[in-house]
Amino acid sequence: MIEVNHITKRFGKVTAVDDFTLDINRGSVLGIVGSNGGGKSTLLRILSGVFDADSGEVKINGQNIYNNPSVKGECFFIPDFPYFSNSATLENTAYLYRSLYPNWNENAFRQFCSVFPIDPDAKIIDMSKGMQRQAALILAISTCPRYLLLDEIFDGLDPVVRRLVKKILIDNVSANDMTVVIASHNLRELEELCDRICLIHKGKLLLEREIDEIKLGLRKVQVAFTEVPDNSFFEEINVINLWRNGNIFNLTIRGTEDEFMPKLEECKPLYISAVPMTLEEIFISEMGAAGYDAENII
Ligand SMILES: Nc1ncnc2c1ncn2[C@@H]1O[C@H](COP(=O)(O)OP(=O)(O)OP(=O)(O)O)[C@@H](O)[C@H]1O
Repeated sequence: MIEVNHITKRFGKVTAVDDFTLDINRGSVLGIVGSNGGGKSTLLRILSGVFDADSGEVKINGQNIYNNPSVKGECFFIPDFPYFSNSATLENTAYLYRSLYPNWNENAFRQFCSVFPIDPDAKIIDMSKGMQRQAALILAISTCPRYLLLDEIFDGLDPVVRRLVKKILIDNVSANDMTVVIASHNLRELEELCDRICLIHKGKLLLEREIDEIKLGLRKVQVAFTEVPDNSFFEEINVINLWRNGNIFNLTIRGTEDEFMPKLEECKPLYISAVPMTLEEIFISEMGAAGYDAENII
């Protein structure tokens, strides 16, 4: 388990992470989303022990991560721009990692080299951005980390490789109880992968929810009334966002269809349709309900 307790990190006048508290359960996949400069990369660097927080602490399995080689050995962090030396190839880096990482899995490494479309003997720095990310991920997962921290891992990956990466991550979470934390702007990828999502803005944790809880909790409803009900009706059926065009209402409703549909039907609408919301729409609604202009945050 990763316990993040009231961490704050400043760079000069900028507070990159501001009194951030969060627990990340073992064997779970947490997505971190937020605005540019929101503090995602800084948070990941603190979680992986690259940076020390100015205040607060990060504990992994009950031990402080910073300056703690035994705990750091259980984590693998892939930054948004993975670093490789001029001569590094997958093969010669694997040779190094075999002696550095006690849980190195040679079979997994060979298998990844055969399924990812990159040459294990080619210099990694000569590869494209997406190929460098693939190389970083092959090496990371072959070390069998208990905690895998990924910054914008999907950036630059083509759709086929994205699907492959998601499958490998999911397989490792279920087979090896690996914990994954991913910072990304790509809500669609996170939606398929994560158990929980947290939203960070100006260094603060604004929202943290289970994906299933988020998705089950909200519905997007379009309804055309013959006679428009008064405002108290919308409060009664738990509308958190309302956009009106004449007699047609687009509503975001908190609750299940069993709860709100009978009440809407009582108004004898001309037309009614309830559709599931994408994660992006849900976040925008939740943020709006919390008083933030989410269009500028996500
Ligand atoms: N090494 C550093 N030195 C000075 N300021 C920094 C440093 N790293 C981050 N910052 C500042 O901290 C804030 C948070 O940056 P961070 O990279 O964590 O955001 P982010 O959410 O990952 O952004 P993005 O989505 O654009 O990648 C920004 O204002 C950034 O300029």
